[in-house]
Amino acid sequence: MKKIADRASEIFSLKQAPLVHCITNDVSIETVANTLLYINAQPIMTNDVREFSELFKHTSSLLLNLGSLSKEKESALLMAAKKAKAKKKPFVLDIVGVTSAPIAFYLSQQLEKYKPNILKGNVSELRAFCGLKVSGRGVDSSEFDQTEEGMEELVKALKQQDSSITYLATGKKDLIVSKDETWVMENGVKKLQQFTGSGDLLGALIAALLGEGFDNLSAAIFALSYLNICGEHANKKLTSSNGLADFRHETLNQLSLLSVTNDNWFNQVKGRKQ
Ligand SMILES: Nc1ncnc2c1ncn2[C@@H]1O[C@H](COP(=O)(O)OP(=O)(O)OP(=O)(O)O)[C@@H](O)[C@H]1O
Ligand SMILES: Cc1ncsc1CCO
Ligand SMILES: [Mg+2]
Repeated sequence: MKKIADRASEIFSLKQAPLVHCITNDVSIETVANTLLYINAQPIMTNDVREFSELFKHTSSLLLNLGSLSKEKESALLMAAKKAKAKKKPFVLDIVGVTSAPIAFYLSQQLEKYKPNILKGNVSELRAFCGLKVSGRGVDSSEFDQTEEGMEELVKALKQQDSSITYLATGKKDLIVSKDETWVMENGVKKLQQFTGSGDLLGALIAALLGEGFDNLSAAIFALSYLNICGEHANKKLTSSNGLADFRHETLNQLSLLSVTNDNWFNQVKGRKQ
């Protein structure tokens, strides 16, 4: 952890301004694009497959997010994953909605075959993905899926998945399961779950770090911890007159501020390797 901490102060803002091609949901698309700009990455949000060949010449990494799916988006996601694998571009797959949407669920299984670097979702989505019993509905996770036994069951199930992929399940505690290592991370505040798109923008942060050249596990740990510590700092700044919209705004502000005002932010990480 010490070696990682020494490097952490230098990560944000990104040095190489990676170009991140995002195919993402219509709900949080603007927040996702701005998140990338705030950390000195470059977003491009396009679903038009006619542009992909030209675009791929410059793309550093991709975010493929299954939220607000359509037939057209489904084709674009499949094409992008296929091209990413062929051209060896790193990508994040965010399996938004698989808890409740059978078409998204089937698509997530197809896209996994193209070997995303990171396959992420909230705890309920990852449980559904692994075929475990799920209480979550829609795009949000349920606390009933996050009991100690439930989390242990999920770790076991994730270890049975594709060992070339790093899996991230977000919630009160976050699980990161890769071939050799399992991490349980504990930063963040509940309010992060109470604005839409916090998971979507986390996917973009991870994709940006992959585009910058970080390995899968480091990209997942750095991005997750950075966002969650941004949330913690935002929460501390609120008074009783501030609502959730203020919290969201301040969390987004912190994305460009935290690494400047707290070059030791990584010392605030709470997490352990299992
Ligand atoms: N109860 C909680 N306590 C602390 N941190 C949390 C909590 N719930 C979520 N988080 C953090 O918020 C971020 C988003 O996780 P969440 O599970 O809410 O994603 P999501 O459901 O995919 O979000 P969305 O679909 O709205 O984009 C993660 O960094 C996670 O660690
Ligand atoms: C609310 C919602 N519906 C589809 S995508 C999305 C944003 C959370 O990922
Ligand atoms: Mg999500």
